[in-house]
Amino acid sequence: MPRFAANLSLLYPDLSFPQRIAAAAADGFDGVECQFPYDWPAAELAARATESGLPWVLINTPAGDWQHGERGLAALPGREAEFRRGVDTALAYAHTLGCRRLHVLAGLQPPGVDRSRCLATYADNLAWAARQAADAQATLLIEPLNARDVPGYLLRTQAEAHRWVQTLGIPQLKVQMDLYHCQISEGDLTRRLQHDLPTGRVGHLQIAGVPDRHEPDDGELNAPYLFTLIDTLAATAGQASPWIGAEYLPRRGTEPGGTSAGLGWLRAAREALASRPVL
Ligand SMILES: O=C(O)C(=O)[C@H](O)CO
Ligand SMILES: [Mg+2]
Repeated sequence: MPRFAANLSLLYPDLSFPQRIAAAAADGFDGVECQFPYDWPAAELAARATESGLPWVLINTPAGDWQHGERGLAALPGREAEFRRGVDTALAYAHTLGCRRLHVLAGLQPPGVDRSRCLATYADNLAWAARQAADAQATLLIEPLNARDVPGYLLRTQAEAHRWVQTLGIPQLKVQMDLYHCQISEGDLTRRLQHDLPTGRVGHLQIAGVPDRHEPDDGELNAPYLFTLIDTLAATAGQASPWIGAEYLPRRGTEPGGTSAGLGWLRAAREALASRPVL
């Protein structure tokens, strides 16, 4: 059965970041993930998760100057030293948190720089970072992002991401398949999941409603159907229960209790999964 992780960078915006861990536990999530934990001491975040009984499932490596629009460094020529320092920082956090998945963002193609130069940098940096992750018994993930939200991002489709994983051939490098981005960029989610999940190259999944990136309970995605499909595909392939990160902007925003009030989709998912036929 899939396990659900609360993405604490987006959920529970009415609470301080460390308080969000206990809120996720109280709401029945199985784990926590986030985009950037670096404003808080790793030891505190680890202690809060232990108190709440939830594992840390995923963090991103530092992604450059986020406030000024940067979206990762892995494919940016000339930023290699900063990228590698960021991976070291992320690995230190991951070690303290007991977290085994690191998402590394590629970045936006800089004006005046050839795409081919960016991709050569990406190849070198990914290979280096995946080896560091392997030494730390962690998995490095790459995630295609949609062009509406992140114009100019250097990794766009699932097929491209899978080609990187195959080309670099490092078992600790995998794809982070965010169904929200995939639906916007490519659609055809059933066929993509049927094609990609059995390969074993998908190391993490995420979801949000489409088109507005709110709770996955209306709009274009049929979440209970997708969860059951993922569950069936993973079980048929003999894979461990996949993690699915809930990475969305709660519809009720910062209204106190707004995230918890929007979790009907999680209860519905558990019911749909519990009632599906055992394979
Ligand atoms: O935007 C997403 O979907 C992500 O997962 C990244 O971590 C942040 O851009
Ligand atoms: Mg995502």
